[in-house]
Amino acid sequence: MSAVKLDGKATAAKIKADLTTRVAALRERGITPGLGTILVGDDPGSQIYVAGKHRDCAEVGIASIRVDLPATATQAEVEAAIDELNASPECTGYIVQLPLPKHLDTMALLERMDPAKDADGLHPVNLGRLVHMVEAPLPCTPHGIVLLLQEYGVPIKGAEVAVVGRGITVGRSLGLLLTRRSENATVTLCHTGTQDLAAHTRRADIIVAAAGVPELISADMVKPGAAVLDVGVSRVEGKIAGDVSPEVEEVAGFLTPNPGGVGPMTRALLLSNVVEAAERL
Ligand SMILES: Nc1nc2c(c(=O)[nH]1)N[C@@H](CN(C=O)c1ccc(C(=O)N[C@@H](CCC(=O)O)C(=O)O)cc1)CN2
Repeated sequence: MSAVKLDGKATAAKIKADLTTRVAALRERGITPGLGTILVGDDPGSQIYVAGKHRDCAEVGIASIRVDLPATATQAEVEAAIDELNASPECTGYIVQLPLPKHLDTMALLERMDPAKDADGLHPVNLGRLVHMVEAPLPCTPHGIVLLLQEYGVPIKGAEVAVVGRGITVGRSLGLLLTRRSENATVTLCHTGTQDLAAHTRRADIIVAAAGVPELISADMVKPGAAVLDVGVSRVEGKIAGDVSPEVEEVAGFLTPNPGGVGPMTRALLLSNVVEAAERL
């Protein structure tokens, strides 16, 4: 039996269609939402993702402000770019593309952002709001994962979820999101220190693989019928290799393609945060 495809591209298209209508309504009120991106360096993946984000903006009518800095940019130069976007009336929301070059202090830069313009939901104030379970812009990939599961009717309430990877953009934030009262899942957050990963994944109704290790999740690690979301992106010989091995398709009940699964949802939910911030103006 083959798993049902959790089609992120198709679901993102529906979200973007709704956003297009909302952007048109904002423009009628004289408000043009504008997404700013700060990209430091020439990481090939980051270049692709940022270009995709601006293509999506054009598609739904959001204005684009792109700030590209060299890999040698200093902390003060990135801070100056942040200060400019904080002050710019054209920019209603923005992101700092991650990861940043190692010489930069990521936390200090995220903290410098205006939390009201944080389109990624990664500012400590907004993550703190998520911890407190009060309204905040949600981190894009975790939010996209929840909406994708809901779109395909995969039960979240009461589900055992194994999240593999504790990074802030996905694993750690997803754990917070899924354990809110509205989601009510039971989450095991697995990481490189986890003793017996397979014991946790085999118990899970939902597995989210976000470790960045190609084919980490093999078929024997998946409970038959489980939903498996592949967030991992490793570039092997120019092709995307996910964290989930292809034979998982024969065991899982639901599976995201990669590409075409979680990535497009991440981008759609970024636009959604920008529109929501503009609607609050
Ligand atoms: N500031 C942020 N940085 C990063 C985030 C984030 O949410 N905020 N997440 C990841 C990367 N990411 C977003 O920037 C991202 C990853 C993948 C995609 C995507 O559309 N993928 C396509 C394939 C594109 C390709 O590589 O050819 C797909 O899955 O179909 C978009 C955004 C790290 N950084």
